[in-house]
Amino acid sequence: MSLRAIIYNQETNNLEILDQLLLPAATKYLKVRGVEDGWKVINKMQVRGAPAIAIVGCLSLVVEIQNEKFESKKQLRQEVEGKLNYLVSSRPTAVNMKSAAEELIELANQLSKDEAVSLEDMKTKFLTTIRQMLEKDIADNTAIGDNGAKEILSLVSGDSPVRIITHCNTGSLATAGYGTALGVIRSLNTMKRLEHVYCTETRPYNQGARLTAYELIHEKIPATLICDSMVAALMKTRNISAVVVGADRVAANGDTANKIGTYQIAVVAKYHRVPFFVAAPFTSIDAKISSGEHIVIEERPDREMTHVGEHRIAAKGIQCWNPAFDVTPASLIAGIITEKGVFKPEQLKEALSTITN
Ligand SMILES: CSC[C@@H](O)[C@@H](O)C(=O)COP(=O)(O)O
Repeated sequence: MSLRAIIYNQETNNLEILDQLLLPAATKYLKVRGVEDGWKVINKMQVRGAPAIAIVGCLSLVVEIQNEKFESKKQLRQEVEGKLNYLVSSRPTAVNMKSAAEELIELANQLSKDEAVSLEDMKTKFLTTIRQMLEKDIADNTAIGDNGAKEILSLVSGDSPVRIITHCNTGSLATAGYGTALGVIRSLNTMKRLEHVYCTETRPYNQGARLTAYELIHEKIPATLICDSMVAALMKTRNISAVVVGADRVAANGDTANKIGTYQIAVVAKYHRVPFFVAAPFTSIDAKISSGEHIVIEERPDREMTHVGEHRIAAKGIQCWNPAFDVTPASLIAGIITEKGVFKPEQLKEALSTITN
C-alpha cells in the first residue's frame, strides 16, 4: 500500500496528517482539529507539496464547521470566506490553496444568493465539494502518471527502459496519493520500463533524501540518491532519458515555480539535451498570471539552512538567503504533463481556454 499523508474520516470528522518533519526517522500522525491547526501544519511544513497543502487546508475547514451551528447562510458564507483567506496566507508560492479558496468562496456566494437553497443544503453542498477533493486528486495523479509515462516512452526507441531524474518530493506524501512527477515514475515502473530513478537530496530541506527516497524504498522502485550538485555530472556520465519534476505554480505561458534547484536542473538538462518535464494537475496552473515574474517566492527561515534537525552545520554568524522555490522559464520545458494531456508551454493558454472540467 502506498504511504498516506492525509487521513480523513467523514463519519468521525477526524483529520490526521503524517508529520513530514519527523520522516524518515518516525512515522507519527498529527490530529488537525480545525483551521488554526491547518494553518500551522502547512506553515511549519508538517504537511507540504502543493496539492496536499490545498487538501489539508480545505479539510481543516470541514473539521471546523461540520458541527458548528450557523444562524444564516450569510453567516456561513462570511465565516468560510474569512477562514479560507486565512488559510491562503499560510504559504504564498503554491497556487493550489489559493485556487481552491477562490472556487469555494465563489460556490458559497452562489449558494448563499440562491433562494431555493436552504442553510442546511448550502452547508452540505459546501462540505461535500471539499471532501471530493481527496478522490479527485488521486484520480488526476493516476492520469498524470499514465500520460507522462506514455510521453517519455514515445521519445525512446523500441522497448528500452528509461532512466529518470527527479527533484524534491512529489509522491503520495505531497498529494492525496500516487503523486505527480513520482506518479509518472510509478507508472513507468508498473509498465516495467523504468530502469532507474535518481532523486536529488533537495537542499536545504532535504525532501528528496528524507521523503522521496523513503517513498521509493517503500515502493521498491530502483533508485539512487544524489546531491543537488551532482546533476550535471550524472547527465554527462549516465544516459538520462528525461527529468520529471512537480510544480507549485505554472503561469499561463508555462513558466513554472517549483522547489529551489529546479531551475538549475532545467538549465543543465538543456545543455545535455535531456528533455525536462513538469508534471502537475490543472489545479497547479494559474491562468490569471501571464508569466513567472508574477509568482511570489516564499523565503524561509535561515535555520533550515544552518541546521539539520537540531544539529548546526553552518558557521555561526553567517548570513543566509533561503528562497524555497525558483521559476523555470517555459523555454526550458519540453512538456507539461497534466491529467488532461501533455502540453508544450506554448499550447497551455489554448488548453486552458478549451478544456474545462
Ligand atoms: C506534487 S508536489 C509539487 C511541488 O509542490 C513540490 O515539488 C515542491 O516544490 C514542494 O515544496 P515544499 O516546500 O516541500 O512544499
